[in-house]
Amino acid sequence: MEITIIYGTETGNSESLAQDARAKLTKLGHQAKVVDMEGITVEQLKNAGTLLVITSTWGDGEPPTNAEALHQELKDSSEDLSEVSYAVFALGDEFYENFCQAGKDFDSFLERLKAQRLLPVVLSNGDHDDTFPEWVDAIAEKLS
Ligand SMILES: Cc1cc2nc3c(=O)[nH]c(=O)nc-3n(C[C@H](O)[C@H](O)[C@H](O)COP(=O)(O)O)c2cc1C
Repeated sequence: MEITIIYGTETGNSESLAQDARAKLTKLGHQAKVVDMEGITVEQLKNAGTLLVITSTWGDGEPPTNAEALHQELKDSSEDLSEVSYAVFALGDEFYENFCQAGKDFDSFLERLKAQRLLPVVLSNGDHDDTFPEWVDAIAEKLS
């Protein structure tokens, strides 16, 4: 089944990691696509199958601008997402009080809507050189 990788970004880090994940998962024989969170609706997520969420946190624990609408819609939603399997990779910086809050929010919103969590949310500080490849490997392992 195709993997949908959605990203929330302010300065491009999450988007770049999303592209890396797509390249690696494709190499491993999966079908994967990268989609900007902007313009995605909860209704569309219902058919996502396997959903990977990669998002930074901005402002004071806020989602990035392109993730705001989906963040709000998921928060308010009562859709049943039990057909969706998901994992969240949260980019952030421990300097900030609300470390990785947007990623934590997406993880808990999806859980509340009964989506199946593949892996615990990863809260990644600053440089993601180790945490990100490990996360993609763990997902590939889960999907194999
Ligand atoms: C103005 C500003 C506000 C930020 N606020 C937070 C925050 O509240 N919590 C957090 O964990 N990280 C915060 N960060 C760190 C970003 O999440 C981090 O730099 C991330 O790598 C940005 O990724 P992006 O390019 O995908 O947006 C902030 C960074 C900036 C520049």
